[in-house]
Amino acid sequence: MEQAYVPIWLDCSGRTVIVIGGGPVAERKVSGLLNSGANITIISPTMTERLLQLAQQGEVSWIQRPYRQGDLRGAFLVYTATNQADINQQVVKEAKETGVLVNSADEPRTGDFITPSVLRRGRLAIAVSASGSSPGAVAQIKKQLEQDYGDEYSMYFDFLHHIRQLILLRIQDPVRRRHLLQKVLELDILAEIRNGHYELWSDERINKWIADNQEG
Ligand SMILES: C[C@@]1(CC(=O)O)c2cc3[nH]c(cc4nc(cc5[nH]c(cc(n2)[C@H]1CCC(=O)O)[C@@](C)(CC(=O)O)[C@@H]5CCC(=O)O)C(CC(=O)O)=C4CCC(=O)O)c(CCC(=O)O)c3CC(=O)O
Ligand SMILES: NC(=O)C1=CN([C@@H]2O[C@H](COP(=O)(O)OP(=O)(O)OC[C@H]3O[C@@H](n4cnc5c(N)ncnc54)[C@H](O)[C@@H]3O)[C@@H](O)[C@H]2O)C=CC1
Repeated sequence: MEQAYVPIWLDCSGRTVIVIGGGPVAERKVSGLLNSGANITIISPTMTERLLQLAQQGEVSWIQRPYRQGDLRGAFLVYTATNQADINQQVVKEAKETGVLVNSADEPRTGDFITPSVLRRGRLAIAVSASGSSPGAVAQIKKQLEQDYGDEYSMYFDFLHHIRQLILLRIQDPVRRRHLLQKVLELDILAEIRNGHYELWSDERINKWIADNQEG
């Protein structure tokens, strides 16, 4: 039986995330962490060009040396992606002892979590995983999804977020709330965004829409 992994969306803002190793695999893990608000620290003697750039821009901190026991202190999450199997094992061991969740790039089953392929369109994030069975196929599926879910979804979810906030603020009755939130999804805002006819709804327009759609 394959492992039934539990998908969760982690809030890493203000948390320390440590990445051991600085090769292309570490770079991919770091890419998924950017814009999360996490404090990202990379511990590795070498780094890729892109990681160096990120360090220069202050997006990540770099401790330029090999991993040492004790490095995981204070971490919320850890990724180990060195090309040394024994080092990755040591990192996993320290993480388990410290109680920090760990991802191992070369022996995923020894770690606590694996990294899905993620398609982002603003607030919308679609994560694809095959429980480790084929990372290549997972990347292919994400590529297919990129065709179906274009940049318009970013604006669409900004709209949905905004109108939902106002509905939650104005309408206390759960039945009326549910009715309105359902009605919002019947608006063809996506088509408007696609054909260039969408104009940002003001709070006044949203409030009027709420008033007009309260019944039936
Ligand atoms: C289990 C997992 C653990 C983890 O890393 O968390 C894992 C493990 C391993 N990957 C390996 C190889 C490759 N991985 C990729 C690509 C990605 N790998 C990613 C995730 C995961 N990879 C986790 C499970 C995903 C899931 O199902 O949920 C992605 C989705 C996300 C990311 O890395 O950020 C990212 C695509 C991102 C994107 O494009 O969207 C490619 C393709 C490429 O490089 O283009 C190859 C080469 C082709 C091939 O081998 O298939 C190897 C063998 C290493 C060796 O040969 O030694 C192992 C080790 C093993 O399987 O034991
Ligand atoms: N999970 C995944 O998606 C994939 C995992 N892999 C695995 O990930 C490993 C790393 O892959 P790449 O990034 O391509 O390797 P790489 O060889 O390009 O980079 C390895 C990095 O680890 C650093 N490193 C080496 N010893 C270290 C130590 N003691 N402490 C800290 N950092 C150390 C190196 O300086 C280098 O930056 C591979 O050996 C393979 O086992 C490979 C492909 C995909």
